[in-house]
Amino acid sequence: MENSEILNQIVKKEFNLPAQLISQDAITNAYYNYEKIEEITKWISERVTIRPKIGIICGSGLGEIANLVQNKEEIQYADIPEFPRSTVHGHKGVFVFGHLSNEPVVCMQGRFHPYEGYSTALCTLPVKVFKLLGVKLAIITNAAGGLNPNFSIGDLMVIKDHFSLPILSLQHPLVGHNDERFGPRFVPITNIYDKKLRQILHDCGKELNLDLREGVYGTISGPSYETVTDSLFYLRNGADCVGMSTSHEATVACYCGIKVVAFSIITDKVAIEYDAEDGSDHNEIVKIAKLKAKDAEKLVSNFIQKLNQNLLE
Ligand SMILES: O=P(O)(O)O[C@@H]1C[C@H](O)[C@@H](CO)O1
Ligand SMILES: Nc1nc2[nH]cnc2c(=O)[nH]1
Repeated sequence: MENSEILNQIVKKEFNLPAQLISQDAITNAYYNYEKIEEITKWISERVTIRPKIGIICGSGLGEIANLVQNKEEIQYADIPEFPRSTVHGHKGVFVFGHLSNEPVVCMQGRFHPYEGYSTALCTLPVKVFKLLGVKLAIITNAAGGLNPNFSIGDLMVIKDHFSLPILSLQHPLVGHNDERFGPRFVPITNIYDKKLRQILHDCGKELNLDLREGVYGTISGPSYETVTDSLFYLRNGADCVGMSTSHEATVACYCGIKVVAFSIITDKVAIEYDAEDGSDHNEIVKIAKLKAKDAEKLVSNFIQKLNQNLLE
């Protein structure tokens, strides 16, 4: 049977309506249902010995965080049946399993972004795979443009909250029928970026002499960067930086009962004056992120060392 025919049958079964009438996120969630994600997870688990408790998502240029992993076992996304591929520079497209600070982890060297053409639900498929692998904590990282005038290029910012216009306008990864085996229909996300975990990150920052900032991550869909008016809107509404990922991943992790801690590397200053020059360039963003990757590595490994075991249960 053709793939499109299979998809139509799934949508017909779930919604009793033609697929053309149903949103992309809902179709994705119908296709990648619990059983399908179980199959993907089983395929992965059969090829690695590590049973990770921590899932790390590496942002643009931050794949080197995986360099710290010991006893590495790698799986290319491209080899996993029905798994999306990474298409963005700075995202290799590899799962790296192993031990980091003696804890079993899986690192995603590469994430999926909605602007690559993947629905938000598809971008968060790996988080549901984390859940079925037994992951209890997600460490999410990204490269972001600094809005807060007090921020400098190269700063690390602990995310205390996000403000996502795409999510608020229904580019939402949990749209569609809900499967309670993953999580509840309506998800409270007031404390999505766990306060205790943020404090541990700050403690690590102090110990490592890293001057960590804290702030709100504003999400745009991309692939164009923001206009000055977009940026001013985000800034006036409490965002300290802007990027194109993280908030949908954190939302799905929270839904699945996975604790979340996240930080951004401020890779450029976002223009907030109408006559400013355009400063955003992806190659430059990846370059800056790579320059700061060592600090990100130290922060992640020190953070895992400091975790109280009961946070992983
Ligand atoms: O994957 P992240 O969020 O780190 O990547 C950032 C946001 C866009 O994907 C890209 C823009 O240059 O970098
Ligand atoms: N200006 C800007 N800089 C970034 N650096 C990483 N992501 C972004 C983004 O979305 N906007």
